[in-house]
Amino acid sequence: MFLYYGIACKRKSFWCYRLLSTYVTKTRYLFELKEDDDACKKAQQTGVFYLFHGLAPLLQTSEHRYLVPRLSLLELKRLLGKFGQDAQRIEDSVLIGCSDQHEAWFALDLGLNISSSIYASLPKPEMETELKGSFIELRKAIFQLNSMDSSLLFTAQALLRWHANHQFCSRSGQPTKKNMAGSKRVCPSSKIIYYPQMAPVVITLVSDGVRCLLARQSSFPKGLYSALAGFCDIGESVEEAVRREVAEEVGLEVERLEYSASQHWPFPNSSLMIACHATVKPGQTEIQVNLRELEAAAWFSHDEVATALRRKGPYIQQENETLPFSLPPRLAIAHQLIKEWMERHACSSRLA
Ligand SMILES: NC(=O)c1ccc[n+]([C@@H]2O[C@H](COP(=O)([O-])OP(=O)(O)OC[C@H]3O[C@@H](n4cnc5c(N)ncnc54)[C@H](O)[C@@H]3O)[C@@H](O)[C@H]2O)c1
Ligand SMILES: [Mg+2]
Repeated sequence: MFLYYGIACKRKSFWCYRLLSTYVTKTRYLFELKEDDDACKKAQQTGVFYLFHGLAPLLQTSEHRYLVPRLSLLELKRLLGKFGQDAQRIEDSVLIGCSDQHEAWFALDLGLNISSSIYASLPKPEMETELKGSFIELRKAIFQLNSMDSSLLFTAQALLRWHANHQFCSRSGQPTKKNMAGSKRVCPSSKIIYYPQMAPVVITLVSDGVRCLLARQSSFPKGLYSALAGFCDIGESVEEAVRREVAEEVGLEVERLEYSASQHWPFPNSSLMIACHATVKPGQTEIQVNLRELEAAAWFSHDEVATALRRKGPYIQQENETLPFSLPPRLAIAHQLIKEWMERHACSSRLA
């Protein structure tokens, strides 16, 4: 779908209107809202608001799934009024996206106790009754959300958390001020501009050509194995981080490296997960687990992984049965990496 965007561009000696896609007009609109406080405030008039309480999103249950309710500006003003709060509080909301029709989406946390804020946290049980929903921890809700909702809520939570934790300037110690969209904070005293941060993390599925290497940390749910992950060190390239993390965690050297995809991951803080496939040097497959980082690591065959992928839901251990391993949920990029490896393996087996 294409729309005419209201900007003329100069081409050769005459002005012409360029045909811009819905996607381009949408990104330009969001850019404008981030840059222009008045435009953003105007967008709130026709926008919708996702509510949070202490970083937990408001959800409603519908047949084993969660629905994510949204409030109009009028509904939000009414709610605040009911709890004796000023509509000014709406300015604490952050912009998290917009529809193709330019309906702006905002997120607002009414349950944060922030020392620099003049607003008190609103009572959770009373709000839940009023809103006919519950504020549920995102980690617990992810399996019952569709991928679009979870991605939007991940962004909202990450941005709200960043604002809650960056209320003061680290140079002057003065309170910082958020712009209307919440895309930055500025210190009026030092003039430093703070932008939301995320930490780059490499996640690598190591293969020896036939098997893939999976590992677990003691904090993982029982039986769960995942690809190797690690935060990038300052000054490192993605390639260097992958090589170091694999060496550090399992004592192996990788040689072939291939980028697969990336994902924003909000737990425990915002990370940019950069997913890669890598192959170990031929004949060098002996794992030496770094027990300070991992509980266990092992090579898994195509058949073992296929069985784990077929298993639906959390595995419940039967009496006298050894606990089989399970894989990360579909939503996690680790799951996608493993599936991709399986598909490639199946493809190369067919060709052989
Ligand atoms: N989405 C997915 O599929 C998926 C899968 C696996 C791991 N992860 C995420 O990847 C992240 C990193 O994995 P890991 O725990 O194995 O990393 P890791 O192997 O680097 O070990 C974590 C340790 O690194 C140090 N560290 C360095 N920089 C850090 C930073 N910016 N923030 C926090 N700690 C830092 C800390 O000492 C921490 O204990 C985790 O947060 C995890 O949630 C996501
Ligand atoms: Mg790690």
